[in-house]
Amino acid sequence: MSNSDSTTNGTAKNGWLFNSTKPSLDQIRTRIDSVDQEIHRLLNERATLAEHVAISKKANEDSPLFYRPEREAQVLRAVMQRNQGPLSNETVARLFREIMSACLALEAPQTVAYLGPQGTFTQGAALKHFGADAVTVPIANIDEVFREVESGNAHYGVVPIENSSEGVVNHTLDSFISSPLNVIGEVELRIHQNLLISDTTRVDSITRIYSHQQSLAQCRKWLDGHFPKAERVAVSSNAEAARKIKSEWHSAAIAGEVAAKEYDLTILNAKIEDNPNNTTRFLIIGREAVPVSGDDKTSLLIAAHDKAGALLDILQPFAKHGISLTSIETRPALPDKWAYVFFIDLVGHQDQPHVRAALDEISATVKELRVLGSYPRAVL
Ligand SMILES: O=C(O)C(=O)C[C@]1(C(=O)O)C=C[C@@H](O)C=C1
Repeated sequence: MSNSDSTTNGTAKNGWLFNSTKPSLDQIRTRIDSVDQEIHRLLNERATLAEHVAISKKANEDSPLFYRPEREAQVLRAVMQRNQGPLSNETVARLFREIMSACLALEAPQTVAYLGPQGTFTQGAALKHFGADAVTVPIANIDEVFREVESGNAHYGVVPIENSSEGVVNHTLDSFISSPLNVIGEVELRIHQNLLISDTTRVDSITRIYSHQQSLAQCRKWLDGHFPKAERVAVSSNAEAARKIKSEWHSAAIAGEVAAKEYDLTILNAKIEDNPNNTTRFLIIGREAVPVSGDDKTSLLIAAHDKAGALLDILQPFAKHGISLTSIETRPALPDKWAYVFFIDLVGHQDQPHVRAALDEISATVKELRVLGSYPRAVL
């Protein structure tokens, strides 16, 4: 279907679909049934092809890698590029995301450890990135997520790295200093906060509101306006807040939609965050390196010498080779009292010649340069 076949408000002009300009509901449904049959047949054809991919990987690779982030990014980008509507690019990409998730699960189910408990935004990020057929496992803290992947208990891990209003998650940066794992992907999640109640909550008697301290901060103005007298109680996670209100009739919780579903709660007020662009970026960690996808980012960890102009020596080669940086963070390199490491994200892949040239030049001037990973830029 071309763009001219649908009007801007999404209503299909039906001339090309039906002989009569006013088809009956039954006629339309009959067409839907036959389209569904075709989609169904094609889905299983695709799934069978994925099974063949698995057979081929097992025959040709010593330790076959079933999840291929670069290929998934290419498939999703192609879906969005060729999309003609009326479905939006995001909607078609989301549907194909789930199709690939189901196909990958047929090849080999993938275990994904995430910063739990169940119902956190990190679980939402894991599902957004891997789709509903990944086996997601909640893990109590960020270090443990790293350990689960290092030990091979989980294939991949998902950890938060930065929030647009709260800044970088230092704990995650620090975990990379002592871990051999690679960054193999990134995912961005719009963070919407909601006021949740349980079956037993008496809405007129809410005197206490639980949430993680960051979420309470993100909804401060809304709470001042709507619940100025309620006590705000910070707990270890939004999911913990959701769990707590199941047994307290005078309490509500602030948490995301995943927590509402997970704990069977009702959203009393949706999207109550003060900043509507509130976004959190998460990293996917794994044991393997990812080949070039065509639109990639690279994360670096650099320990500089303690001398004047050290940062300039790092930045100049990037400028010289036309490489854009998307983030620079500094962390103390414990146990050295005044030594620092830089975490740098750039646009490009370490296997591209201009990126490789810049990295080689920088390596010659610093104490240590470690490529944490090159990975496809977030598609969805
Ligand atoms: O192309 C592959 O390597 C596949 O395994 C197939 C497929 C897909 O369904 O398209 C499934 C899982 C991979 O992560 C990437 C793509």
